[in-house]
Amino acid sequence: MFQADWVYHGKPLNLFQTHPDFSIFCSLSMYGEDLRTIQWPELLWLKRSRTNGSFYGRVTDPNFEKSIKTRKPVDFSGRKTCALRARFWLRCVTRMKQSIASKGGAMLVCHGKPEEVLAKLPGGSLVVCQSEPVSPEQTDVEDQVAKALSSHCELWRKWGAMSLYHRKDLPFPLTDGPGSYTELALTLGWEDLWRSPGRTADATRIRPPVAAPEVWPKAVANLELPGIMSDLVLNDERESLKFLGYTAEEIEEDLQEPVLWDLPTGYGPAKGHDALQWANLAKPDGWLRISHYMAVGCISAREILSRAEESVNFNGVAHRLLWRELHRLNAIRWGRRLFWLQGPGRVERPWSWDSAAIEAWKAGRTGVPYIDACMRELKQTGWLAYKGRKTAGFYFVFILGLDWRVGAFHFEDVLMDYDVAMNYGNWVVVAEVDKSSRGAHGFKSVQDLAAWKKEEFEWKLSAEKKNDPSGEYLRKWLPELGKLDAKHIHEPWAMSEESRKTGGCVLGQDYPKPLGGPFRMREEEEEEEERRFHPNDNSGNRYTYKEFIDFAMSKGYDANFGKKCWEEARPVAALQEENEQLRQQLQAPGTPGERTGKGSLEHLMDFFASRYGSL
Ligand SMILES: Cc1cc2nc3c(=O)[nH]c(=O)nc-3n(C[C@H](O)[C@H](O)[C@H](O)COP(=O)(O)OP(=O)(O)OC[C@H]3O[C@@H](n4cnc5c(N)ncnc54)[C@H](O)[C@@H]3O)c2cc1C
Repeated sequence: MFQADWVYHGKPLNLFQTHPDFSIFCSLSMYGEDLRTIQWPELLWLKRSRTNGSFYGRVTDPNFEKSIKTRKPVDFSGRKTCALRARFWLRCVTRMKQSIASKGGAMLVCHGKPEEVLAKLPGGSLVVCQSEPVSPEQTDVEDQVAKALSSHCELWRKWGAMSLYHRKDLPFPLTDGPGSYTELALTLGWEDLWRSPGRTADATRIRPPVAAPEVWPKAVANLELPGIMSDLVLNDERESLKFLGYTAEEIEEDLQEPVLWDLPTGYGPAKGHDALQWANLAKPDGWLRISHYMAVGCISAREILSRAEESVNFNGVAHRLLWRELHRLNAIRWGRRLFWLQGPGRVERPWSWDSAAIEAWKAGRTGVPYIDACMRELKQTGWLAYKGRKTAGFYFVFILGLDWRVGAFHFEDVLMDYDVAMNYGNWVVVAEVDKSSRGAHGFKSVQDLAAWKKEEFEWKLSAEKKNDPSGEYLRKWLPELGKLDAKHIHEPWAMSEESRKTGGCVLGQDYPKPLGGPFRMREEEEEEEERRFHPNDNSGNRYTYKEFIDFAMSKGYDANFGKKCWEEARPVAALQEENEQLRQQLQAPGTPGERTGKGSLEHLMDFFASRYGSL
């Protein structure tokens, strides 16, 4: 017997194959405790492809035959996987190979189209595959494999442990689950996951992780498959990358930097180094820094949840893992719609494809220090904290007005923790195309959109200035701003010409002029303007008086219309009060079924209808 595992676009598809003479080894819902005890199986395909000319194309449907008629292919000339992430994967794979060898098994690593490699398995073989329904890119490949095996082998698709919940345990159909985080949490029996990790007695079960096997079966002797990577190649990073098709320049560029795989920003191993960052769970903010291991499949959400159970940060861990679950469920529900420019919300807006702006953003040369620091950190380390991802994405979409997918494609290339559901799921939220009711609608030009969102962006930049008053983070990634004082490093455009010269930062020469700017930083003591929400605005967003006027004008009305809307709108305090009411209603006695089932949904709809009008 042997088993196969295949990493495709950052996700493991475990292809377990057994020879008819041997019993089936089925461990699809199991993951090892961590990298050291990982129990991935014996064959692994590392597949790297480019958008252009890739075997599977962008989302396996390059001519959009399975997509809506009006959707046209766009040449984003993006790459699927940077050499840095490929190196990380290779390390995971070689570690797994060693681990399996130490337990008596063997692992073959192959590179090639899975259907072509697996087609060469001996007749009568059984292939068991951990299915990944979150992406058509992956299910299309599974279909190809099924086709290739149909004449002589059998393929079983199994659910596996990439999700926290097993599909059979879910109290709703897989493609028709709750669309919001709160509703999902309540439906699954979390009492109030925003505040506490309590679960109801009949909460949906989360299957416990299963320990890795201590002994592995012996591999089939003399198995010849296409694209096998020899140990000689696998043990040499440069050779492995070459084997996978990376160019000499890419390899040289990438191998120059020493990379600390376990730590997100390469700050170096801490004392008492904890590779998988479990020590973080004892810290107040409790960030796990574990997403890159999860994306490859080194560790499952179930394993993390169970190990975090006793920690002070259990609530935070559960909260984040449920966000991950929501993104996975959304991706399954939305299918190809997740990759549409208009997003699953079918939001029509003008977009820009300004390649100079795109390249400036990718390279961290926009002239906006916080954005540039984020983008350079991302490029160099493959890591960016959540807030950096959000703000860099917001700037890309709303200030530069660029097609959100181009930004998402770049993240797909460079993120160490790239994961299709998390990446595209978060991007559609950032771009406000996830739901038709989101805020950014009806703009006639990207300039109008940028003008509307500018103030919001300025608030975000100001918050970052407050978070990093000395500019330490900016100095780390932007050496050319190193001589600027703390006040100006966040906003070099606000300095006098003279000070810029002394600081060695002449805009347009030493550092770019701010694209889409300059931006006004808000000082802490600056009084926040009153914000109101309009009863007909389903997004529930709050806007200032000026924003109401701007919005009216952007829709072709005059300022009086904006003023009228402002008068109709209600202060934020009223919204907060109603939110509290909603919270209390959701927590009212009753079984979870009653609270989250049809009856209570109708009740919620009534509640929202009374607030926002008919939905
Ligand atoms: C534009 C954008 C793109 C993103 N792309 C990815 C991606 O490709 N892969 C990825 O794993 N995460 C992505 N995220 C989500 C989030 O930034 C990372 O999961 C998080 O920063 C990882 O750090 P951590 O392991 O310390 O997470 P923690 O905060 O410790 O959370 C633990 C785990 O919960 C999950 N999680 C936390 N926040 C989110 C979230 N917002 N959405 C989904 N899952 C979450 C992750 O699996 C994470 O490892 C993206 C966010 C944005 C805004």
